[in-house]
Amino acid sequence: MVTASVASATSAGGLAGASVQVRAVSHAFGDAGQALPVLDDVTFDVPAGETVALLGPSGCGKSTLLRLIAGLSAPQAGRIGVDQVRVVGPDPSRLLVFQDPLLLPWRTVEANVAYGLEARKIGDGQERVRQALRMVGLAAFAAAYPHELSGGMAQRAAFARVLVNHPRVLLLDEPFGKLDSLTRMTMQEELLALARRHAFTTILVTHDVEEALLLATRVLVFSPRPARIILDVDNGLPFPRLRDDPAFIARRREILIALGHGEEFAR
Ligand SMILES: Nc1ncnc2c1ncn2[C@@H]1O[C@H](COP(=O)(O)OP(=O)(O)OP(=O)(O)O)[C@@H](O)[C@H]1O
Repeated sequence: MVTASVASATSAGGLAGASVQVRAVSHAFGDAGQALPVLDDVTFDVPAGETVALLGPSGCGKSTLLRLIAGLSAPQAGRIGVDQVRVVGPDPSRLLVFQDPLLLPWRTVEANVAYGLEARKIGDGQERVRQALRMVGLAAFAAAYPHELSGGMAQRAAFARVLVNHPRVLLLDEPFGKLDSLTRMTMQEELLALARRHAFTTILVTHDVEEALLLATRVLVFSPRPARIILDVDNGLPFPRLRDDPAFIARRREILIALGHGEEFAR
C-alpha cells in the first residue's frame, strides 16, 4: 500500500498520530429498567503513533468502544480524549474502517474516495484523492467501479476513503475480517508499513490473536459483556515479527488462555 514518494508527500502534508485517552468509561444500551451494560470501567491510553489491538469475545462491546472513540455517541460514564481534548462528536481526524468496504456502487473508486471531501469543500481535494489512492496502491484503478474490484481492492479503497481526510487516529473494526487468508496477510503487512511510516495512531478491533500480535504494540483483552480489560499485553517485539518466535508464541498462548481456551488448545 505504500510507496516512498507518497510517504514523503504525505509527511509534508502533516499527517501524524494523536494520543488517545480512555478514562473510566462505562456504557449501557436501553433504558434504566432494562439496561444492557456493555462497557465496565475501561481505562487505557494510546500514545501518539502506537497501535493498540482490542480482543475479546463476540458481543462484548469492542465495536461500541470504537464508536465512542469516534465520537458517534457519548459514553454514559467516564471520558474519552484525543491529545487530552475531550471527544464530543465525530471528526474527520478520527475515522472508522469497517469489515465491509461500504463503497457507493454508482461512484468510481476516485469519486468514492472524494465523497467526504466534497461535503467539506476541501480545496486541494483532487491531489489528496490521488495521494490516498497511491498510498493504498490503487492509483491505476481510480476510474474503476466497485463491482470491478476484488475484495482486497475494495477494502483498499475503503482505507483510501479514510486516509484522504488525513486522519490522526485510525479506528479499525475487523478491517480484514472478510478477506481470504492470503489477501489478509498482504494487507496486514501493508497496514503495518503504512502505520509505521506515517506514525498514525491505530486502534484495531480484531478476533485474530496473531493479527493483534503482528500489528500492535499493545494488546488489550476484554471479558465477556460488559467488557472489562482482563489482560494488558505489552507487545514490544521487534519488527519483523515472526509467528514462530518463542516470545510471539508465548504471548499468543497467554492471550488465548485469557480468552478462555484451555491449555491444550492454546499450545
Ligand atoms: N445501538 C445499540 N443498541 C442496543 N444494543 C446494542 C447497540 N449496539 C450494540 N449493542 C449490543 O451491545 C453489545 C456489544 O456490541 P458490540 O458490537 O460492541 O460488540 P463486539 O464486541 O464488537 O462484538 P463482535 O465481536 O461480535 O463484533 C451486543 O450485545 C450488542 O447487541
